Amino acid sequence: MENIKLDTSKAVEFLAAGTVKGYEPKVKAAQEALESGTCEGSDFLGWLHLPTETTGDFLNDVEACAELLRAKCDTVVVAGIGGSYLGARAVIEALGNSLQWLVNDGSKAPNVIFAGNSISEDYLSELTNYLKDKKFGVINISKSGTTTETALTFRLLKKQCEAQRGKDEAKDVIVAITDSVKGAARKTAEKEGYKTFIIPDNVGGRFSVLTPVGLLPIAVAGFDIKALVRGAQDMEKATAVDVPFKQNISAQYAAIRQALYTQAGKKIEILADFQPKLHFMAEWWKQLYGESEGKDGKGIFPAACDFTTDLHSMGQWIQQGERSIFETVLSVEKPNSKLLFPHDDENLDGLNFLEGKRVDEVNKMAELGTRLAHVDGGVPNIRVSVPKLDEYYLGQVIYFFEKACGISGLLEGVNPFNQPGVEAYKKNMFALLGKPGYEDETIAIKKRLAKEK
Ligand SMILES: O=P(O)(O)OC[C@H]1O[C@](O)(CO)[C@@H](O)[C@@H]1O
Repeated sequence: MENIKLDTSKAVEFLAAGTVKGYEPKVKAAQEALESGTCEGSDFLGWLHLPTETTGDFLNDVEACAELLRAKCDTVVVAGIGGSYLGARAVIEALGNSLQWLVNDGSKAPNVIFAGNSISEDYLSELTNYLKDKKFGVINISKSGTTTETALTFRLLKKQCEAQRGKDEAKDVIVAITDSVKGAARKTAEKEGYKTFIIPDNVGGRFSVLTPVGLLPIAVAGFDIKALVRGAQDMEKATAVDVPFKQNISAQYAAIRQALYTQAGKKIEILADFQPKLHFMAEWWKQLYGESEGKDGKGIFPAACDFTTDLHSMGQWIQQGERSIFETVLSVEKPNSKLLFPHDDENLDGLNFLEGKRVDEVNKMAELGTRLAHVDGGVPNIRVSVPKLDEYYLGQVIYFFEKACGISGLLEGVNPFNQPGVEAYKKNMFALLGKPGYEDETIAIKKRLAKEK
């Protein structure tokens, strides 16, 4: 099997000769610190060897649970937010039929719906209404068990599932994925007798897609989690500490993005895809890099665009706006389907010259044309090329980005594995809502708002 590839040739030209090579010793030190657990955030390094530590028995257990949900449900709602949902959604959307909602082919696969990732009354009302005549199950994913968005959604869905299917049947179609001991989600699961899976203590949310957090929903949607893990295992080996810098794509990617940030003033990285199916892969990537690197007043801002769609909205800015950006293109070499550009007798749009060409060939020329135009416009371009969209290569992509993220965060000089800043909005929200235990904060925030009036 070949591996995904990294092409940095159109980015190094924006840096002085030898700059990336100059990162080699720092990258090596970062990799060794990850391996030996001597870096900051070393309590959260469980993801590092997770692929090769994952056993066949464990995957069989996840698959058995998925089979049960597939047999008993026409719809499965995955409740989770941030790292507790983005990885699963990224893989399911990348591999699934884009119009799955509308497909009614009697296939066994239940529709997988994502919820618990907002506090929208309209969304939750629409969801609960939609589920009224569905035989639905729930995968409740929350490491802490107290995340407001997810807990609220789970309360609603648990009640509705029990009301529609009866408590006994509901307990067979509700699964909890949470931490091993603490937290409300585990207590509820134990009390109600739900099947549970553990999110290891040493794996943070944004690094958890290869734990049951991602694996169970992906298996429920009908995809091959063993191939996904195999891809990640191969990438774990391909990016190991003893793989030379020049051949180690995670090390190279980490080095070049830090070089562009610190030495070429490129403060924003746009992850661009040319496949709408990869939209959520980019969302997953945004959390991975944003939460890992955006702290201590530093960090590349991770943005994402779906091309060519966004070339017709953001293309102008990228081509001629402030020159503070670089682009990483996630490019898929071969499509899974075949469709030709059709002939039209009248040819009013003047596009008959494309007749008979694969649609993907046109897309590839759009990609190449965009690359050249953006480089000419002063936007360094990195290309990650993926042979095709399947479980195996997505497993590679996931681990490649995770490993590079760990290295890159350490190069930046931050703890890549915490996210203290996320608490600020929660603290204000709880103070405003008068949560018990937040009495002092409630008084302070009310005084502040009164002054601001
Ligand atoms: O799984 P939990 O505890 O509900 O947390 C969900 C998400 O919230 C965060 O803790 C903070 O936003 C993320 O890191 C995590 O992925």
